[in-house]
Amino acid sequence: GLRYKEPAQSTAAIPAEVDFVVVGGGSGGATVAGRLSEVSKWQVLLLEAGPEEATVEQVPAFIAQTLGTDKYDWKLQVEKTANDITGTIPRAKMLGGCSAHNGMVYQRGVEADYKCWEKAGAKGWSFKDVLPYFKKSEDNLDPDVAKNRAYHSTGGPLGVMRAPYKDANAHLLRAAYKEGGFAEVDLNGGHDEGFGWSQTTARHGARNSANTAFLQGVRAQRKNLHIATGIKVKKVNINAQTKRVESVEYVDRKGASQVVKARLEVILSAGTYFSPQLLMVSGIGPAEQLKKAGIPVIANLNGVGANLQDHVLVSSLPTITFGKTAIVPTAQEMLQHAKLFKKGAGPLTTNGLNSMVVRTRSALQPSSDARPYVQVQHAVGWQGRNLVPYCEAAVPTVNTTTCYYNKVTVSVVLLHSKDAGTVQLNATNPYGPPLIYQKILTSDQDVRAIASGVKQITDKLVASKSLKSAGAKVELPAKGAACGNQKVGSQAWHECLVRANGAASWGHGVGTCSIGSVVDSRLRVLGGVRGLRVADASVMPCVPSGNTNAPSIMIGERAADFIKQDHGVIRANRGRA
Ligand SMILES: Cc1cc2nc3c(=O)[nH]c(=O)nc-3n(C[C@H](O)[C@H](O)[C@H](O)COP(=O)(O)OP(=O)(O)OC[C@H]3O[C@@H](n4cnc5c(N)ncnc54)[C@H](O)[C@@H]3O)c2cc1C
Repeated sequence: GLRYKEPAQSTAAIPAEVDFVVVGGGSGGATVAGRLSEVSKWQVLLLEAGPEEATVEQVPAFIAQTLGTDKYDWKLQVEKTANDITGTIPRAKMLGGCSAHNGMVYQRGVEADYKCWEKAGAKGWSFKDVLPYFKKSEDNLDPDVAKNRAYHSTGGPLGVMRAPYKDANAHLLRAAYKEGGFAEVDLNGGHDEGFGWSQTTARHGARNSANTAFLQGVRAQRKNLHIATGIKVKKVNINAQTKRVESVEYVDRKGASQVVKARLEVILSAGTYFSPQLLMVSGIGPAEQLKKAGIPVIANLNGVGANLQDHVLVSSLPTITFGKTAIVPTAQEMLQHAKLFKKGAGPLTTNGLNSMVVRTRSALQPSSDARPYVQVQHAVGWQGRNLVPYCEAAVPTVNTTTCYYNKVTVSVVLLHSKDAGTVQLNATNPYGPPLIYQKILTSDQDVRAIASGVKQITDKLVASKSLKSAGAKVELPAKGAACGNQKVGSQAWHECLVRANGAASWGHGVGTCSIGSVVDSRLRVLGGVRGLRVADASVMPCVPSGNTNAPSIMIGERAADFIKQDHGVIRANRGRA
C-alpha cells in the first residue's frame, strides 16, 4: 500500500534576467520566494542546489529517511581541532531545505531569546515585533491551541498541529513528566518552561515543509515564479565600484557556468553554512580570509562566518525500556495504517516520541540568564529481538525504527553555549565545502549546565511511579571508564560522563551572518553593498531556546515584507501584507 516513488525532477528553463533571485529553497528561501511571487509584476527566480523534495519525508513516521544520503544531504564535516568535537552535521539538500527532513517540531523560542537579538543589534526584533510574523505563516489546526489568539492564528500557509496519534508509551511518558512536577503547557503560548505534546509543522497528518506550505500550491499558477532545482549557485557578482549586486553565477544541469541578472535584489537563503560562504566567495567577509583565497575584497566584514551557535546534544543519556512494544503491526495492519494515513490518522501521522517536548532551566545555568538552557526530546529505538522492520518494508532507504519501538533515549539538549564557532572559507578550495569549527562544550559552564540538566531529568524519570508500575525500566547513562571514582548519579558523575562521552550538533546552527554585524535590521548586507539580503537561520544573532525551523520561516516572512515595503508594494506595517 505504500510503494515509494521519487518525485519527478524539474527541468524548468532559467530566465536570463529577473527582478529577484533567491538562492536556496529551504525554510527561509522557500518562504521568501513564495511571498515575493505574490506580487505579479515581479519575476522571481528560486535556485536550489538539491533535487525536488523527497516525498517519503512527508510521512511523519518516516522522518529522517533522507539523512546521510548522498542525494538529499550535504553531509557537512566538522573540522578537527585539539579539544573540540568533530563529526558530521546533517543539512538537507533539496527543495524545502531542512524543513523537509527535520523532526517537524514547531517551536518559536521564548521572549528572552529576542531580547538577546535586540541586545546584539537587531533593532525591531523583540518578541512583540516577531510574533505577528509567526502568526502570519501559521494555520494552527488544533482548536484548543488556536483559540489562544494572542499567540496563535489560523489561515496561514503553514499547517501546525500536534500529531493526531499517540501510542501507549507516549502517554506513559506524559504521566512521568507530570509526576515529575512539570506543568503541561503550550510551549508556543507564552510559557518558558513546561512540557507538552509538541506542535509540529504538519497538515492533515502529513509534513508541511516550507516548500509544501509556500511553493507547491502556487507553483503551477504563478507564471512569475520560476523554481529551478539541481542548480548550485557559485557566487554573486557585485560591481566593485558601486558595490551594487548585478547578477548571480550558477552551474547549470550540464555543469556549465551561467549568469542570471538580478534587476532589483538577490536574497541569500542558503543556510547557516552556505550563506556566509557565498558572501565570502562574492567578496564580502573577513579581508584576511578572502585574500588568502585570492578573492578581491568588496566589503571587509569580520562577522561573516563568525558567531556559529548551535544546540548541543550530549551522548551520555538515560534510556527507558518500556514493558510493552508500541505499534507492532502485522502486514494486514500496515496496510490499514497506510489507508488511515491518507485520511490524516493512524500511527504513520506521528513523528514518534518527538511528539513530546520538555523545556526547563538547568539548576546550574548562569542565574542571570532568563532563557531556559535545557530541552528534552525523545529518540525511539529497538532493543531485543530481530524483526522485519515496518519502515524497511515500505521504503528503500531506511535508518529509523520510528514505526515501532520498545526503548527511548531521552535526548537532553543544551540550548545555549558560552562559546561560538566559525564557518571559514577553504583557501585552497573556496567553492568546495566550507571549513566548520564548532565550539561544543568547550567551557566548564556548559558542561555543568547540561550535566545538571541530564541529572534533573534522569532523577525524575528514575523516581517515576507511573513508569515503574507499567514495567518500564529507566537506565542511567552508560558509565564511562574514567568516571568510576565518582558517585553514580551525582552531579560530578554526570559531568564526568558528559566530558568522557562527548556531544554533537543538534542540527540547529545559526548566527554566521548575524543581524547587527553582517546584515542590518532589514536584513540588507552591510559594508555599503546594495541589492543583497540574507534571509535564513544564519541571521539569528542568538540561537533560540527551541528548534529553529519556525524562526527561520518567520525570518523569511519578514524579509519578504521588508522587500515589499522598500520597493513600495506595501506600507511599512506589521502582519499581513
Ligand atoms: C536533522 C535535523 C533535524 C532538525 N529538526 C528540527 C525540528 O524538529 N524542528 C525545527 O524547528 N528545526 C529542526 N531543525 C532545524 C531547522 O530545520 C533549520 O534550522 C532550518 O530549516 C534552517 O533553515 P534555513 O533556511 O536557514 O536553511 P535550510 O533549510 O538548510 O535551506 C538552505 C537551502 O539552501 C540550499 N543551498 C545551499 N547552498 C546552495 C547553493 N550554493 N546554491 C543553491 N542552493 C543552495 C540547500 O540545499 C538548502 O535547501 C533540524 C535540522 C536538522 C538538520
